[in-house]
Order: sequence, then structure tokens, then C-alpha cells
Amino acid sequence: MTRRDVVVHPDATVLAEAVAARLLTRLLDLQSHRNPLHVVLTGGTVGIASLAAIGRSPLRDAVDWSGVHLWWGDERFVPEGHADRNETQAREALLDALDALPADNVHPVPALSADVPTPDAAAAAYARSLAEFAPPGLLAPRFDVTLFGMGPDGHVASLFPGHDTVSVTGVAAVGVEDSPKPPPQRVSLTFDAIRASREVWVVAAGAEKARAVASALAGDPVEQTPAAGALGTERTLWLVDAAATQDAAPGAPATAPASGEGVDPVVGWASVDAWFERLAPQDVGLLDAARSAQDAGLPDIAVSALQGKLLHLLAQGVGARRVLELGTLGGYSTLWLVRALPADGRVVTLEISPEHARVATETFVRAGVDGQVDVLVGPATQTLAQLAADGVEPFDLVFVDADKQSLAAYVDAVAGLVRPGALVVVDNVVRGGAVVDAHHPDERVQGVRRFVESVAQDARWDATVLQTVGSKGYDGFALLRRADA
Ligand SMILES: O=C1O[C@H](COP(=O)(O)O)[C@@H](O)[C@H](O)[C@H]1O
Repeated sequence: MTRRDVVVHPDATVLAEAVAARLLTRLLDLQSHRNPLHVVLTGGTVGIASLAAIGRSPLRDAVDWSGVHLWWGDERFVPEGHADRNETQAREALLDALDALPADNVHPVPALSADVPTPDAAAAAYARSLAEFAPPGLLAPRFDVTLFGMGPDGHVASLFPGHDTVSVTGVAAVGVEDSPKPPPQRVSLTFDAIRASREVWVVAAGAEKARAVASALAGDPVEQTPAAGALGTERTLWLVDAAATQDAAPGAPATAPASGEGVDPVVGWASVDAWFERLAPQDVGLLDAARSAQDAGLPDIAVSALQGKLLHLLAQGVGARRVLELGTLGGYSTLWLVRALPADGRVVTLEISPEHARVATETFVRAGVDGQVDVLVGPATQTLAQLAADGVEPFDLVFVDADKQSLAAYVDAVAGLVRPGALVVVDNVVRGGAVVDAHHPDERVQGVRRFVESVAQDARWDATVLQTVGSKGYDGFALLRRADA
């Protein structure tokens, strides 16, 4: 699952003030239970304006700066004190005024000098500094907040579209020789280091960024839009102004409402999901499942954390011991389900794609649940027929999250595989409201319509539909109970 929360502010000025307020609040909050904190600063217009806004805020003195370490996501490779350096700009905007910030807590990327003559040398030295604060197994500290600006081309830090540096792994920092944006020589964190971040905040303002914002939020390949790969392990937050969202979120308003709140529907729903996620915290295994699916290039169509928790609670609610899933994908929903089962419980999950099945299987091994999950590869219609022919023990709960065209056939087959009173949950049946359009050209919409029509006339099922909004947009679940025999 690659969830990005998006908050839209009316303009760049309000955005910079909001980033400042949000960062100060986050630092204060984190300092109540974690020390030290590691924050990655960004250069760029809004990034520096945000630092200046922090400098003006009375709250800045509420932060214990002695417990904050500052790093940079990228640096322009010029001599120390040069006006182009992100460090120089950050010092002028804020750092020089922070008397309580120890000099040793500031970790700039080494500047061009006789001792550090190349971007590669600076990157190597910067990587060594990062390693000093890295936990075992990581190349860099687990940054609490990593701030990024983003260029109109979708670059973050100094990772530019189409450049080899985007795919460099195994090191924390990389030298850049041919930046399309001046100056050409730079140093950048790599994605390996960026993804050590607990939270990544991408800040973007202006209509010239709108295409890149839309592309990143759509999850386009990082080679094309590096900002799409800027992800935190706990949260990825996009803080943008209205102009930068005009190409984003199809179906959403082109601009934010004129009110100060300025959150468009999809964005607002995602933020609400994020707030409620305290009820559905994802542990390392779930985060790993989401990350592995993303790294393997699987489609970003898994359930959200809150939806996964819903499946978990439903499985517990019906006292499920045996669960059938149609559509494993990367195993994210499977993990939520298997964790609801007793020690002798089992999930049988069906997946048509051998590659998806491989990714999911590896995830189950790492999560330690492979002994409770059977991944059956092949077209679900055939596998369901085989399960029936094998006379498998009936299932207590079924989650159907496979292709919508065949829904009616799947649910018909499932009717013969479950116990009386079993619960069947079918995902994505509202489809942004398109389901009410009898002439809709999308075969998935027609597949859902055929399924609903057939269930409505099938005495074996008692059913309802729950419309939902959230980080997955506007959709819904069908809930079916197998009638008692
Ligand atoms: O060169 C850089 O540009 C980006 C974005 O800057 P912006 O002025 O378009 O907001 C910035 O994030 C990066 O740190 C900087 O080196």
C-alpha cells in the first residue's frame, strides 16, 4: 500500500506558514517521547520560506533544539557560504537565529574545497556522517521528518527524471554531475536513505508543478517522476497549494475551496483516514507488505489500513478459522486477515499472477505467517472449481478482491464453499458511483452490476452494500451472508 496524504492550502504563502506550524507541532509532539530527532531540510522556494516562518514563530523556542539533528536532502556543490548552497539559505532563514541549536547537531553536505574536490567525494563524506547516526542495518538515521521541495520536472532532492542516480542503491548519498537545474554539480540522498524516513513531506506550490504533482500522486515510475518514490515508512504527506493540484485527483475540484481549510474531497477523505489510522496501526509486517508490493511495481490497489482492520474485525466477529481470499495481490489484506485467526486458522488465497503470488509469498515468510497461508496460483474460476472438487472444509469468511468482470461467477462458486452463516465481503462495488449507470462502458462496472442483480435474486444470500470514502476514493463493499441451510 502506497498511501500519500495530501493537504491543499490556498497559496504558497499560506503553505509555507502551514508547513512551519506543522513541523514545529510535530517536533514538539515527538519530543514528548523520542530523543534525539532527525530532520532532513530541503532547499527550494517553499522549503526556505517555511524555515523563515519557523524563525518568526514564537513556538520555535518551545522546541528543544539540543535534541534535534538537521540534515539536508540535497546540496548544490559549490564552496562553503555560497548563496546557492541550501545550507547557506537555511542558515540565513533560520539556523543562525537558533541559539539553542548545537553546532554539532547541524550536518551539512560537505562543500566544494581542496579536500573535497568532487561531488562524489562530498557524497562519500556525507554518507559517512549519516552512517554514524544510522541504526544497525540502515545507511542513514531513521529520519523523523524528511522535507522535500519538488521541481516542475518531478525531481526531489537532486534525483532527476531519467538520471542513473535515481536507481543507485547500497549507498546513502550520491554525487550528481549533470543536474538539469543549475548548478550542475550536486549531492543528493539516495532513495535507500530517503526510505529510512519515518515521515516524508513533499512541499510544492505553483501551477508549474501541477503535472508533476499529479504524476507523483498517480504513482508513476520513479524514473519518470522521482517524487513518486519519496515515501516514508510511517507516513507520506504532500503539502501543496491549490495551483499545484489542478491536474491531480481526477474528479476532484481543480482548485481548493476559497475557505482557509482548502482540502478537496479525495484529499480530505485521505486526511480523515490518516487521523483514524490510530485505530488501525500498521506494524512492521504490514508496512513491509505495502513496501514490498510497491517496490515490486504491483498496482496500488490494495485495501487501506482502515479497510484491512475492518476485514480483521469481521473475521474475528464471525469467529473465522478458515478464510478464502480471491485476489492476493501483494498479500496486504491477507496479512490483516490471517492475524485475526486462531493458531490453527488458515487463509487460502487465490492469485492469477505468478509474480504477485511470488511477492506475496515472500512477504508471508518474512511476516512469519507462511505456515497459515496457502497461495494458489491460477484463474480463480478454475481454482474455485478445484477446491469444490477436492471437497475442502467450508470457509467461514471470504474476501473477494479480484477482477470485477467475473464477480457473479466467483460468488456463485463461493456459495458452495462456505458454511451456513458465513460472511462474504466483496470490494470495489460502488466504483465512484458509476455502478448506477446501466450503459457505463467499463466492463468492471457492468461486472459489478451483473453480480448485484444475481445476488438480489439468489435466496442463498442475504446482502447489503456499504458505500465508503477514504484514501481509496469513493467506493464500497458488498456484504453477503450465506443463508442458513
Ligand atoms: O534545486 C532544488 O530545487 C528543488 C525545488 O525547488 P523549488 O524552488 O522549485 O521549490 C529543491 O527541493 C531542492 O532542494 C533544490 O536543491
